[in-house]
Amino acid sequence: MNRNDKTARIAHVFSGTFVHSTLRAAVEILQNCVLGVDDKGKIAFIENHQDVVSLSEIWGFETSDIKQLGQYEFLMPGMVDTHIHASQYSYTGTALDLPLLEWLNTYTFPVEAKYKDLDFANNVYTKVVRRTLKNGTTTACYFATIHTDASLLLGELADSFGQRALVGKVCMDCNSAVPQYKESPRECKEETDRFIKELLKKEYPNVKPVVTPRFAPSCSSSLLSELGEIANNNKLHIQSHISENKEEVELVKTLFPDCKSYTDVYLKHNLLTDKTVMAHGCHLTDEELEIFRETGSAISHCPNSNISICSGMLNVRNILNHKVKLGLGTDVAGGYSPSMLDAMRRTIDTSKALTIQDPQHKTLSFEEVFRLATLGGSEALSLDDQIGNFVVGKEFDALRVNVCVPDGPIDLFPGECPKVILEKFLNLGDDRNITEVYVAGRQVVPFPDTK
Ligand SMILES: O=c1[nH]c(=O)c2nc[nH]c2[nH]1
Ligand SMILES: [Zn+2]
Repeated sequence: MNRNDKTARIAHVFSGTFVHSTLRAAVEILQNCVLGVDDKGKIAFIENHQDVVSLSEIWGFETSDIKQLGQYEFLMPGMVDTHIHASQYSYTGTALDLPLLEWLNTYTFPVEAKYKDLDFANNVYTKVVRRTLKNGTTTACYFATIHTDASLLLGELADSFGQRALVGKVCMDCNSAVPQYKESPRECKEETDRFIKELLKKEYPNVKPVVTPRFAPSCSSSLLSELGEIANNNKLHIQSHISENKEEVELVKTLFPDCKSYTDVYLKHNLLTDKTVMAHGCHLTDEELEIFRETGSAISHCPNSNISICSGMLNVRNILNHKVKLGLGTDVAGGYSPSMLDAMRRTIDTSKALTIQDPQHKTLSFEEVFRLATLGGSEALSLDDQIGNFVVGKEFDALRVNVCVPDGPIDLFPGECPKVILEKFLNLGDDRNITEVYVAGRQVVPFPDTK
C-alpha cells in the first residue's frame, strides 16, 4: 500500500467489483475492492475495501468522493479491437455475399476510393469512432485508406473523442481490378513518410501511426521492402492481412514464387516484428506459426468476417498452443458488427463449430475469450505494458458495466454469482449495459454532447 509517486493526485476512486484477466487467470473477480486512478490516468492502487480509510489518508482523497458500484455493476478493462477498417464502416451490415477477392473489387475498393473527399471521410470516421467507443472499444487498430489527409483526420477524431488508436494509412501499388484505387510506388513511400511524420508531430498521447501494407497481393516486392525499412527504422507498429482465404493463399504463391509460404513473404521483407499484427491467418501451417512465435508477431482473429465472407475458421486453440500472441478484431466491414462483444461471441461459435467437426478439439471457454478481447488484444498490439488489465501503473482504460439497466437486454434471477453475471453480459449484453467508458483515466462515454 506504499505510495511511491508523491506528485500524482487521485482523480477517481471506485469501490465494488472489478473483473479482469491476469497471466494466470483468464478471469479474476475482485469483490469489495477499491481502485484509485491518478490525475495522469494511471491506476494508483487496487486494494481491499476494508483499508479505505488508510488509503484515503495516504492518497489524500475524500471517502465521500468514492464512486460506489451497485450490486449489478462491475468495472472491466476496455476492449481492444485489433483489426478494424474505419473506412468500410459506411457499408457495415451489407455486401456480404462474395468471397474475399471479389468482395474487395466489387464493394471495398470503390468505397475506399471516395476518401479523397474529406467531408465524406469526416462523416464516416466520426461515426465509427463514436460507435466503437460506445460499444466499449477503448483501443482500436484501424485501417484507413490510401489517402494521407483523411487518415490524419481519423487520428485527429480518435484523439478528440479520446479513443486510444493505432491508425494506418493503407499502402498499395498494385490493383488491376480497380486501377484508380492505388498509388505509384513513389507516392506510397512519400505519403507514408508524410503520414507518419505529421501524425507524430501532433503528439497525441494515445494515437500512433501503424505501417500498413494492405496485403501481399496489393503490394510490389519493392514496396514491401520500403515499408519494412520505414517501420524498423522508426520502431513502428505494422499491420496487414495474411492467409484469410484459400484463393488468396494460392494467388500469393503465384505472385511471390521465391517465397516458401505467405508468412515467408512478410518475413523476407522484414515485416514480421514483435510490433506486427496480421489479420486472419485462417490457413497458416504449423511451420508458419513457428515463425510467428519466433518473431513475436501477433494474429488478429476476426471470426465474424471469416464466416460472413466464407473465408475459413481459425483454430484459436492451435494458435495459443503455439504460443503465438492473439487478439480479437471486428474486421468491419467484412465483419458486420462493430462490437467486440460480438467478436467474443463469434469466437466461441467458431470454436464450437470446430468441436462439432472434431470432438477432440478443446472448445474455448467464455473466460478465455474475455481474456482475448482485453489482455490478449493488448499483447497482440504490444501495449500490454500500458493497458489490458487492472495493474498498478497501467493506464486506466475501463468500462463501467451495469447488467441491470432499465429496459436492458438482460434478465437476472436470485442467487446469480458475479461469474454468471459476467457470462450473461458477455453473451446477452450490449452498449446499453456499458454506462461509462474511460481511456487513460478520462471519461469518454457518455459523450460530452449527450450528458
Ligand atoms: O477482410 C479483409 N478486408 C480487407 O479490406 C482486405 N484487404 C486485403 N485483405 C483484406 N481482408
Ligand atoms: Zn481486414
